[in-house]
Amino acid sequence: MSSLDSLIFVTGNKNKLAEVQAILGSAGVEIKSQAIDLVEIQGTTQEISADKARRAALAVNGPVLVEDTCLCFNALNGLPGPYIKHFLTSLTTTHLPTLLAGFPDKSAYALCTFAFCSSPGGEVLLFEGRTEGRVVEARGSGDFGWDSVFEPVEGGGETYAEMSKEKKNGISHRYRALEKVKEFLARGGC
Ligand SMILES: O=c1nc[nH]c2c1ncn2[C@H]1C[C@H](O)[C@@H](COP(=O)(O)OP(=O)(O)OP(=O)(O)O)O1
Ligand SMILES: [Mg+2]
Repeated sequence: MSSLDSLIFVTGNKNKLAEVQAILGSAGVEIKSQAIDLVEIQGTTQEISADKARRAALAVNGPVLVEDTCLCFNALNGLPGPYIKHFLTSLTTTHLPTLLAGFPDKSAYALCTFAFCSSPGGEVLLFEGRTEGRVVEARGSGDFGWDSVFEPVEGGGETYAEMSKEKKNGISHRYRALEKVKEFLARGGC
């Protein structure tokens, strides 16, 4: 594979983009962005993110990075998982914790899977990051998805929405996945 000068992070989500830019900073590779709402198949988050990367590489005709985010409830064997977006839309974030009303186990984890594809039809590489936590009644600003109902174990009792962006970006599922993306980019994308 030839060395990578730039790539496009394809997402329809402005908050994801802001966090990726803040966390990656200067990764030695120029990260541009393009807002395309890619079709998302059903399946595991690995299947979904890999498929998104293939579609994105076709759409931009070059190297791309995409990402799929899951919120997984242990009492529900990992659901809503990759379908969290639809649950949020239908239930609203405030009512999301009611899914666990009948379960004493409120533990959950946030899972982020970045997928890289070098060119249309090219091989896909995955980079995963996971942060453990629990689901709580909504606390903090509600401006990014389910941030207000997820209290990470290492958050000192704060939900993602209550903590500063710097703090979230130092412990988040996205940060952990991007550490692996960074290593890959530092090797020139090989
Ligand atoms: O750190 C996060 N903190 C709180 N909420 C989050 C986070 N990261 C994603 N989310 C939300 C956005 C969407 O409701 C769902 C993931 O769905 P997901 O398909 O991966 O994202 P999306 O459709 O918004 O953007 P994209 O165009 O990259 O697919 O969880
Ligand atoms: Mg999506």
